[in-house]
Amino acid sequence: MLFSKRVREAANASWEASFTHPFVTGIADGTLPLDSFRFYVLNDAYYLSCFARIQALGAAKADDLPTVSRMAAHAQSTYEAELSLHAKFSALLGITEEEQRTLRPAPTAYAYTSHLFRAAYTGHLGDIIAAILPCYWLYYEIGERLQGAQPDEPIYREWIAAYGGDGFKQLVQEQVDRLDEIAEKVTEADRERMLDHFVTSSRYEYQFWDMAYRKEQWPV
Ligand SMILES: Cc1ncc(CN)c(N)n1
Repeated sequence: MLFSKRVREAANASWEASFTHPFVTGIADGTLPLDSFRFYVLNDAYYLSCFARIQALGAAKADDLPTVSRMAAHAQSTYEAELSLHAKFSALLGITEEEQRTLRPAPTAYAYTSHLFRAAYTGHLGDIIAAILPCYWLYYEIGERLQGAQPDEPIYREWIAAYGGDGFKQLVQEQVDRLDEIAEKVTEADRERMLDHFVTSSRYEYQFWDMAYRKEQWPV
């Protein structure tokens, strides 16, 4: 069985829970309160600024120059495509640069990015790809599922269009293939650790919707 299939199956419960989370279904039918989406955009801009750094760490840890170049291109694309989308949403939602700059990330945003940094700093490129892949792949599957949804809120329509498109699909497939290639070459202990990173990131993806939906705060 391809390693990508194995990890996808291991994380299936979290993925199914994401598909039906009210944050996701609320984007599709337009019932998601805008203040939850605003909370998401603020914390996701923080998340993506960490994510681009982790992709760049993947470039630094790659064994060959073509992979260095591709991982760096992925970091660039996070900046150009996703963070610029958030810049547009921020303007529409009245999020100021000052508010973004002084944000203290919510507990889940902080924990998820810390998990990614840990995998990246302690592991090899395979650890990094395994940890970041749910971020690509889950959003693509959600984008696909939500194609055809016509929420009244234009921001939600734009969000759906961004993740269901062909450009994003190619990036996802490239990283799935990279994961499978690396998994063939490493030890079973490496594969177990990589599977664990994938499952943990999938759990955090679910929690990230929930964090935004409930506008999660630090308890003290
Ligand atoms: C938390 C999270 N996960 C994934 C994505 C899609 N790259 C995102 N923007 N934010």
